[in-house]
Amino acid sequence: MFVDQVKISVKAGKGGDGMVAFRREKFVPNGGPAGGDGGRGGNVIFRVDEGLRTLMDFRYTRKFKADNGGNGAIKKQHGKSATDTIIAVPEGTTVIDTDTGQVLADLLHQGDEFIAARGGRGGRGNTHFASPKNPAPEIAENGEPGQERNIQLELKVLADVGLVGFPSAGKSTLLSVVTSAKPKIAAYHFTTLVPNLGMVRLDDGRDFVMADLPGLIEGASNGVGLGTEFLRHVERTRVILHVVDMSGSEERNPFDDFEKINLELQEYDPELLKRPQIVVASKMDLPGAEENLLKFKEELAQDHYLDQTPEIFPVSSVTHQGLSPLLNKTADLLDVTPQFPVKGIPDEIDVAYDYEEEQPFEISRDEDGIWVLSGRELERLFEMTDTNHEESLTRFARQMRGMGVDSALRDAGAKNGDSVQIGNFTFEFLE
Ligand SMILES: Nc1nc2c(ncn2[C@@H]2O[C@H](COP(=O)(O)OP(=O)(O)OP(=O)(O)O)[C@@H](O)[C@H]2O)c(=O)[nH]1
Ligand SMILES: [Mg+2]
Repeated sequence: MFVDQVKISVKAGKGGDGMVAFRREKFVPNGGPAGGDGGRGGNVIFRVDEGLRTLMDFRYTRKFKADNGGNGAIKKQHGKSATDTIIAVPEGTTVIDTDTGQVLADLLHQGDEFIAARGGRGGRGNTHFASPKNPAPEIAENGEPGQERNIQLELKVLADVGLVGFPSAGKSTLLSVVTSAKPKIAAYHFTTLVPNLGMVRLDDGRDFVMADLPGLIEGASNGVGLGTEFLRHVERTRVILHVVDMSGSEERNPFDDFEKINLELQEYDPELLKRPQIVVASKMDLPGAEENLLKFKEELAQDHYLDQTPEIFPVSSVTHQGLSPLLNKTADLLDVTPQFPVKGIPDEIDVAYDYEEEQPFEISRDEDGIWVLSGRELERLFEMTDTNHEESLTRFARQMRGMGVDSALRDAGAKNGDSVQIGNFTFEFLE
């Protein structure tokens, strides 16, 4: 289960102003007051639409406004009340006031509504202010302003489809080209630390939620790397897309990658191998891919440990080759695969990582002149590193370089041989 979340702002319409006007009739020199009232400003309302599944639609529209009420007019004409702005949200959406953190509403069922911002009341026209003392008042009220609020919407989502595969197999890239999600993509391993979600929409109207999961590695089922944490996510997806990098030279054997990942899935839960699985042969635009794919097919044909032999879909996220057949087949499988019952709300919930808001790392210098690295992403990478193993440390060093730590340290003034600390681990900076 993932939390899909968006921050938006809502602004209701202002009430229309009341009017100052007087009757003007033939032969009546000083007619009484006749200014109409202003109309009510529009509300901004959230309403559940069961056709929606995620909050993806909010990624690009973040400001919602309702219209202002009409002003009052002469001859006691009242201004028009503005129509409300209705914002459709999926079932299960929680509405939170961003500034106070207060939960304002839980919108659970089709048609449930919540007024997120109330429209301003219209101002009264001068007819309301006439009195025996002042039969011709020159005053009217202005309309009240509409309410404004910063809102956070949260939705717990189950992904229908999970992308699994080795680090750097191209999972996030695939997600980014078939959905509007913007996961972080990079040429170093473990770019993805928490799942990203996207909504795939097919031309025939079918849609499904796809999750890009962090790269699996050997030993994951025993907790190595981010291990069991993301296998837990796979458990909740109905169809597994197994992304296998087909690119590269003779030494690489994509089938090995494929088997290792399946082994990890099996060790974690043998049921996982019974789940519908499709092989996504990725990076088909790169050299070596065609030959590797042929070899892969031969080896797969000889292998029988999977319940069914998975279908292979060769794709390239760069040329978009093969993407439509893959997505259509995935939707077909989902059509015939039952939804898993959600057994209670799991205690741990991952919050989708907002890369735009979060710096991957920060550098500071303590009083002893030691450079201190911090930041959630870097710390999580470090958690996966076994500092007693050179190979693991080398990998971490490579990942840090990929993140730009080296150049950032240099820019900050670090010199060859300076001490750098992350967590309680200290190492030497080498240019
Ligand atoms: N030429 C080519 N490169 C690709 C393709 N798909 C992904 N890549 C590259 O492969 C690298 C890794 O891609 P990601 O999508 O970040 O891989 P990932 O599987 O999400 O990796 P982790 O999150 O680390 O597990 C990036 O440099 C991508 O640009 C493809 O179809 N063709
Ligand atoms: Mg990734």
